[in-house]
Amino acid sequence: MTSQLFQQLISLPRKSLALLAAYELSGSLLILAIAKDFAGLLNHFCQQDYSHIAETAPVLLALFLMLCLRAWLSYQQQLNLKKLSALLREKYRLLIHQQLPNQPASVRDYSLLAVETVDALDNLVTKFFPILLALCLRIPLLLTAILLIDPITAALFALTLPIAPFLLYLIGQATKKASEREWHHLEALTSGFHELLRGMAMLKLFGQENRQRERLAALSHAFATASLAVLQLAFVSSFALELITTLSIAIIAVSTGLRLLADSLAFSTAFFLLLLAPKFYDPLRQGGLAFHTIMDAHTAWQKLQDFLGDAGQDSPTGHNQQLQIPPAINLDTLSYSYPGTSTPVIEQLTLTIPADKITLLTGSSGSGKTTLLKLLAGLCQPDSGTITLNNQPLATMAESSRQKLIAYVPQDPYLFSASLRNNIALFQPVPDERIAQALRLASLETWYFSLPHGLDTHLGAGGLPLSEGQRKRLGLARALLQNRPITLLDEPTAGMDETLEANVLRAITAFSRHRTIILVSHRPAVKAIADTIVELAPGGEPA
Ligand SMILES: Nc1ncnc2c1ncn2[C@@H]1O[C@H](COP(=O)(O)OP(=O)(O)OP(=O)(O)O)[C@@H](O)[C@H]1O
Repeated sequence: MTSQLFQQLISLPRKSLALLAAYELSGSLLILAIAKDFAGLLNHFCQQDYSHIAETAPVLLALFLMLCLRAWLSYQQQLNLKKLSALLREKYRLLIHQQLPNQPASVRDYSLLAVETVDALDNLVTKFFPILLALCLRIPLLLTAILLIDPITAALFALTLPIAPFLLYLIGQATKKASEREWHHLEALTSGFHELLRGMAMLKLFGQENRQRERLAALSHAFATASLAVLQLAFVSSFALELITTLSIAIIAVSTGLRLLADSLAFSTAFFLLLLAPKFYDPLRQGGLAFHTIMDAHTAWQKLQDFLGDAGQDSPTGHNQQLQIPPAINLDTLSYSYPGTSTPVIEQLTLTIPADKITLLTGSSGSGKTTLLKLLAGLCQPDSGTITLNNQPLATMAESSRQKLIAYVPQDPYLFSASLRNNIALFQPVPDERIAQALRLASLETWYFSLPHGLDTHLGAGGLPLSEGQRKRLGLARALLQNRPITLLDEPTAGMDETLEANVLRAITAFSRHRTIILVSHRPAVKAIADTIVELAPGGEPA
């Protein structure tokens, strides 16, 4: 486990951590008290001293109460661990959420990370943490008590103790790779299943669904094989740990037995030591049992660290007070490649987009127009070069300032499973008249009037389906309502007939007054409204 992971665990709320440590310490003291009480009781019976049997009643009662208290402490500890686990997972989900616009990962990658990977962290808190506490608190406490009672047995405990962690370390080296392989196959399986679901209608149409089924079966088999390899290692690790701890307990038992026979150890002391032995090795045994789940959780944690990268760093907090509105946009030797690819989509692009004008980005398919819009919207970060609004670098601008400045409408605007009102206003409280006006400007008025539930009409999953052109105009209505000084529109009129396109372009032209508008399109009608035309060549350079 890396020191970073320990730091993460220690950074959990101090009060809960202190409570957990207190539960563990009290539990360990109770183990000592119960063992002492029980050894004394048995000593009493073994010496066949039945004359004062009534005297044992309070001892039995104390034993019963201590057992109850230990059960309660253990319950409280579990409860606290569950709360801490929920907190840690919530924190990671929040970090993933914050990273959403900055990482060009697919929805599928995000869902796997946000669900399975984050949930795997549960084992770090609920399984690894109590073992860690027991190793740090219980074992030293029991060892000190044993040392005070019988130094020879304490030496035996101390000598046998390092064997198990060393063994775990060796097994851990093998388990780490197997666990990583398992995660890799799980990712491939999730991705294959996602693809199958998305393309099922198309595959059925061409009668190819069986081929995909075979592919999925192969992925599933690979995942099962990888899981089996992890389970085999898990079996080996728990078997090895059981063996080591059982042998260690046997050594302690034989040693105390022999010394008991030689009369060099009192019966009650020997019995007390024997009662403590399984409790002493218990954290190691638990470590062996939970080893593969902990390694699995560790791999998940590393995956999250890789994904989040420097998400923990402070985000830019600059502001745009001196910014002239609407600003001109300057791109200086801008380069960008998608992660995992070597060819830059945008390479050394230097360009000025004038303020208060409509600029059209055009160029062959794949020349990087959409990518450039995403860079301007701050959805991707350039590999090198700068984007400045007047003279203020976009990269140093606080996210809230950037949000107030820029609106972006992608080629296929996303529909939320929500009312038409919330889909346009993006869940902000906006008067219905303004929403209706945005719908009118985006040429959706006739459609909107035909809806029996008006702005309350449910859209998105399970709601009213929209055509591609309607979705585009809905995206435009959103941008008109958001009313930002810089508005980026990707193919706003694709697939529309001439009349509809003319209406939409009229609305965009009216909206462009005192705004910097950047459009991506191949359509001649869009070219006609543009003040500046920039043609991108493959590699993102102006042609
Ligand atoms: N998420 C991604 N990961 C890797 N490569 C990508 C990704 N998105 C786009 N690309 C690649 O980047 C290049 C530019 O894509 P982009 O969508 O920016 O082009 P475009 O000019 O907008 O194309 P079109 O006119 O067809 O929409 C393409 O070669 C594409 O394959």
